[in-house]
Amino acid sequence: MAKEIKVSPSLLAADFADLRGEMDKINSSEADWLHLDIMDGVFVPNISFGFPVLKYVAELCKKPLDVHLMIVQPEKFIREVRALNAMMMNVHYEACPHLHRVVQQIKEAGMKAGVTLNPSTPVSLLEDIIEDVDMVLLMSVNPGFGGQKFIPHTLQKVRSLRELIARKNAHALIEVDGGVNNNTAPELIEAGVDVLVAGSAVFKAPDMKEAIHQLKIIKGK
Ligand SMILES: O=C(CO)[C@H](O)[C@H](O)COP(=O)(O)O
Repeated sequence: MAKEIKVSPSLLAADFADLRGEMDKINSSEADWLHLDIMDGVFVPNISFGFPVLKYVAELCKKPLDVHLMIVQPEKFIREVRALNAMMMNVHYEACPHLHRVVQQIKEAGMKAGVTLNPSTPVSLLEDIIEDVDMVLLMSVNPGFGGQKFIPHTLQKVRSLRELIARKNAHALIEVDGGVNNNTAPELIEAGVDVLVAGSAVFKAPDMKEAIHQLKIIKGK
């Protein structure tokens, strides 16, 4: 039987003037999680939303929260992310010189720990941390903005990561974020992805619930 692919719509592409309406649609959809991108204007050249807005979203959203911090020193905000009742906290490999410590701190706070790689960061750098993480988030665009074009080299990274996880007998999920849509998803699924993050393809679609349904039923190529 084909494995079930999780879909985590990215709030970055939502209509911020109608967050209640957007969350109503997400809650009644087949979305598995909600992906929240926090940006600081330092680690990435953009600023998204902060904790006061996310507190409101967390109150409205009934799906598990998949939080992605595109910020320097993400360990400073573990408590704030936990206060959102987040399920997963993703930090960037490139932002954490003491990554093992940060992963442990996230778990001790009661959340699952995800490590994110920018497009130019090789999967091989996860050799000594893969057994400790619950998820690896591969960025398939340079982080900071929604609506960008999928970087095809991500497919090779998904395959390499799948091999690393198998070789180490690890349990980490593989999530991909950036330019994910009905055209790019089949090859990602074939390569071994577990979780698809989609912003524009979901929130800008004429029928959001149908767009999520379509991503859920895509099969590998
Ligand atoms: O992390 C992100 C940007 O840094 C977004 O989640 C990602 O780009 C999704 O947007 P889209 O599906 O529109 O490409």
